[in-house]
Amino acid sequence: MGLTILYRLSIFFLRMLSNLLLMIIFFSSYDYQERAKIMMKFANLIDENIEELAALDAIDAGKLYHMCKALDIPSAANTLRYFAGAADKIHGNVLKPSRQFHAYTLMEPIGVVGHIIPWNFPTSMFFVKVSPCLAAGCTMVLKPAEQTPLSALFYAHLAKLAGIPDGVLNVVPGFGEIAGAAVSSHMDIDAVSFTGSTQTGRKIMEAAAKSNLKQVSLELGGKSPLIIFDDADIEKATELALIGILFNKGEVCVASSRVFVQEGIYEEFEKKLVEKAKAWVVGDNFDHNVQQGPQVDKKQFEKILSYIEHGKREGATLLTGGKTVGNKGYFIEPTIFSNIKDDMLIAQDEIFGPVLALKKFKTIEEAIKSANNTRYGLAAGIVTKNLDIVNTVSRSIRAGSIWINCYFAFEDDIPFGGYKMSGFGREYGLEALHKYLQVKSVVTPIYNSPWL
Ligand SMILES: NC(=O)C1=CN([C@@H]2O[C@H](COP(=O)(O)OP(=O)(O)OC[C@H]3O[C@@H](n4cnc5c(N)ncnc54)[C@H](OP(=O)(O)O)[C@@H]3O)[C@@H](O)[C@H]2O)C=CC1
Ligand SMILES: CCCCCC/C=C/C(=O)O
Repeated sequence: MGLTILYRLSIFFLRMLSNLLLMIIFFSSYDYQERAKIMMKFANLIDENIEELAALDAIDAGKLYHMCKALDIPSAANTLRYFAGAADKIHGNVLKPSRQFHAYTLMEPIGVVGHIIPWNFPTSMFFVKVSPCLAAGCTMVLKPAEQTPLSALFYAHLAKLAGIPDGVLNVVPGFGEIAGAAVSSHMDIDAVSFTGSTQTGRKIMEAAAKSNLKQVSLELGGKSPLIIFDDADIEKATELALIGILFNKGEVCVASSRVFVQEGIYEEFEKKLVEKAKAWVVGDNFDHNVQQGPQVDKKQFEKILSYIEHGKREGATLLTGGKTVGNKGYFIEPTIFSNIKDDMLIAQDEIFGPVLALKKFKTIEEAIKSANNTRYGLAAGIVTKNLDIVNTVSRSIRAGSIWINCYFAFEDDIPFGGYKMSGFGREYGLEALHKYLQVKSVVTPIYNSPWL
């Protein structure tokens, strides 16, 4: 049975890919402004369907409906608009003149792209991949996560209404080990862009290496530190720390899952943080007063609970939370552990849930050392008014984003991606566009130059 499905899928992919190769020529030869116009129309169609789209992501992923409506969906439409603006600004360079040659570069679409995305931000992940890829003139196959295929299918429908030619943007739901693996190992896919776990990222890189050496970009896990210094405004710092870990029920690759607080304000900070965590409202994700919905599925729910048990066994102090909420659905209390040691499992592994590891520190050197004591390097936050501390810490932490006196500061024009085992390649900004382009050098000999 499994083999039959695999066989049918591969035939389906083969047929689709030969069409896709033709489509690249078609879509990339579209007038740039025409391509941008279609992308703008696509963005407007998203705005017209915000409520339905927000409901689909809320149902599929347990995300807060009002947050999807206010943030995820409209900001994805804006990501499309940002890259639509870039579509007619793609150009190569004239190279420095030499006596023998005139040369210039062309920026060409990389070809057929495979996008494999996770379930925690079904809409943001869709458009963070698709928008620069469309602007670059590529064709693509996108595989949504098995938990969250609904909004992706709706977006494929809107893409058609917007005028994106058939075959340019293909959404293929399916299991990772079948549909995802088919994308990463396919000989006719030129690049794969992945967001998800480090473990799956490794498999994708292996499949790319074993097939056609397709270009790979990976946005993987994290264990991001938030470092709060003695001069911080404690009220604001506790709010930042709480949002940093509880936003989207902690199912965020950049969640501030390790919080380091300097000893002068530690006691007061801890007290305030625990009070706020206890007041945090967990429940029905369609209720406007609720701040945290259910975890995405049983597997993720059980994974988080098992890390909480680990934390207790490892000797960390459970300050608050640690239990499920109600006896129906996958709800977990905001959970804070203190007395953390850097090598504890709950300080090293990505839990992807509402579980925070809190640690006191004395000196800036100690904070930097602890913050860097991780195999990940996606993001970090610093809270202080001292510019010297900001400059030292932001240059000392090995992570792709450093947020000073803020957190989750995502913008369409700010590149985002990992150091170390958090992956490589950048989303957002013009860096993202360049993932989907390749450089061709064109060289002409100069025979009759007066300068020779
Ligand atoms: N960086 C991030 O934003 C994310 C990190 N994670 C981390 O990963 C953990 C596990 O979550 P999980 O959903 O299993 O994450 P995965 O990395 O397995 O899933 C992400 C995507 O990869 C697909 N996939 C799975 N196996 C393969 C494969 N062999 N080849 C190609 N694609 C594949 C999945 O398909 P499908 O699910 O449809 O089978 C999904 O579309 C989480 O607890 C969290 O720690 C998870 C999601 C996002
Ligand atoms: C509404 C914008 C949110 C962007 C979230 C980026 C998160 C990435 C991840 O968790 O993989």
